[in-house]
Amino acid sequence: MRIETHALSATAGERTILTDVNLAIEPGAFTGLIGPNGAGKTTLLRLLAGLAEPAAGRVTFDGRTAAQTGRRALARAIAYLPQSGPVHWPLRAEALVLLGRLPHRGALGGIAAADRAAVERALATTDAAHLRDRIVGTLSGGERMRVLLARALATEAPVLLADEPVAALDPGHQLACMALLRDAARRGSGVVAVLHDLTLAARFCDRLILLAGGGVLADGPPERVLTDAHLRASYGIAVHRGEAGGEPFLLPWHALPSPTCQPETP
Ligand SMILES: Nc1ncnc2c1ncn2[C@@H]1O[C@H](COP(=O)(O)OP(=O)(O)OP(=O)(O)O)[C@@H](O)[C@H]1O
Repeated sequence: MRIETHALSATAGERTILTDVNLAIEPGAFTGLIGPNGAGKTTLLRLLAGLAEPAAGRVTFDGRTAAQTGRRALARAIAYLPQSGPVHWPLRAEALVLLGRLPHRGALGGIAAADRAAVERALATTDAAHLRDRIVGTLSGGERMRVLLARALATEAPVLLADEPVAALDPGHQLACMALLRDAARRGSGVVAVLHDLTLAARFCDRLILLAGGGVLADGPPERVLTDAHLRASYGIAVHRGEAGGEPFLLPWHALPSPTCQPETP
């Protein structure tokens, strides 16, 4: 499925969050959505998922609006992984992952073998099979995120929109998660992930969209987006750069002084 935004604007209360955003999310690419806190990444992701209405402009799904597409068809086409937060449902992890199959089941439909198989695949892929009998509310932050990712993967939707999927994960699981999102894109899915780790974004993503100042500051391959000028203008940082095995890395090194954040004088 191709998701497009057309002159999209978003507001929260009286505030304008995003203005005139024109993007296309294509199948077969892993896109990182980056930008400073409050730039509007979650806001944009929810709009791309058809979970919120724009203040102005349109979002289309293979050329049709969310209403024309229908809620059920959208739920089958787009898996949405929300930003991690507490989960209060007294559910076992396996039952939570099974909820990812709901869009495939009729109102009175039972659990088919295909549903069980999708749940098993998702639990194995996210290294969460051993957590299946745990009550979700008792899981650690990283374990919970892997179970929630498994729920999104169990949907087997052609589009996966993930809000900070690696934020709570340890380094090993971060790398595994980024690799599985990239593999999903290689198999034809359209994958968008909100990310704060710029090295993971540079290494694994095909494309980065940098939100700052109420819109898209840069959009393209990582090397064209993660320039010193863009990082200074968006995050107010200077970075150290390097290369390992032919792949780039960058470390946020200095917060640059700004009129509201001056370094202390001795
Ligand atoms: N319901 C709301 N009422 C008021 N302001 C809101 C509301 N929802 C979001 N905002 C504001 O909109 C802006 C964008 O929020 P959003 O969650 O999209 O940012 P983000 O880029 O995902 O940030 P972060 O990196 O911190 O997760 C923020 O300044 C936030 O405070």
